[in-house]
Amino acid sequence: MSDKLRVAVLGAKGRIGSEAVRAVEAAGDMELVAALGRGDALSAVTDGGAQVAVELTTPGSVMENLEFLVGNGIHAVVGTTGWTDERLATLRGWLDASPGTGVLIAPNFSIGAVLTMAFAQQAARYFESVEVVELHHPNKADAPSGTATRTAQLIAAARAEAQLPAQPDATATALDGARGADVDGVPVHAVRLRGLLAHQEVLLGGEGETLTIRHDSLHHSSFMPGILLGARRVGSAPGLTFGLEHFLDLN
Ligand SMILES: NC(=O)c1ccc[n+]([C@@H]2O[C@H](COP(=O)([O-])OP(=O)(O)OC[C@H]3O[C@@H](n4cnc5c(N)ncnc54)[C@H](O)[C@@H]3O)[C@@H](O)[C@H]2O)c1
Ligand SMILES: O=C(O)C1=N[C@H](C(=O)O)CCC1
Repeated sequence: MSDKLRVAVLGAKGRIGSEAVRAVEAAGDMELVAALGRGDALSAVTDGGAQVAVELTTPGSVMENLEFLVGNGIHAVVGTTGWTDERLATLRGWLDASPGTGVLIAPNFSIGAVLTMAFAQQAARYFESVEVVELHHPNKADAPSGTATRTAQLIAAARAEAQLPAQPDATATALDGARGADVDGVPVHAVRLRGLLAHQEVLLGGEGETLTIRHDSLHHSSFMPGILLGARRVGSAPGLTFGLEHFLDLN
């Protein structure tokens, strides 16, 4: 058997999964041992001797896949969205029963998006107002995006730590949805537009000034370095890691 890292891709025919298949095949230190589409038996992952699985399916499939992977001691790098506190608690339970197994969940694998989240978290304490606008291709199934949800949660935590009051907003009447989704007190607006891939703006406002932090993923290739980094590192990080920033030296 070669000393290359044996990698499986789940969701291999999807938009990001097909790009991940190509990236793993092109990586000199990795061997693609399984590429699963919907309906394919998970046993292909164990039969292929995968050490790491890259999970890029749908919120409806990800839990079943992770139960199998973690139960078989296969590390997982997860980009699929739809994470709730309840789902994370279930996953932690599986990991507790499978010591040594690592799972990385990354709301976004692109370095620019990871930095956007870090910058937004850093800036949040200095501004009275903050809203998040995420813009994606119209084939996206979930809204708001996992990245925007995570960004808003990080902003809310920073505001709470700085003991900022609730945001100013005199809106007295509004059409449903006009003020976006409320994620921990941060309005999040989702745009779906043909021609786009994955984009996000964090708008911050204070007395007499605004700050806009914007990131654009223009191609699925933007996610590949993060996925490959995650695959290389996840085996040395037992338990659950949430966010690619934990595998980067952002200081
Ligand atoms: N974290 C990131 O950086 C990042 C980037 C892009 C997309 N995503 C997320 O990845 C997920 C997939 O996005 P997409 O645009 O590729 O969607 P997509 O619909 O193009 O691809 C999903 C694929 O998974 C397949 N699938 C469903 N259940 C499966 C199963 N049990 N086993 C194997 N394959 C299965 C589907 O048939 C489909 O081909 C979404 O949740 C999306 O938000 C994350
Ligand atoms: O295209 C998608 O779908 C994306 N999903 C992730 C999210 O929901 O944040 C990451 C960006 C692309």
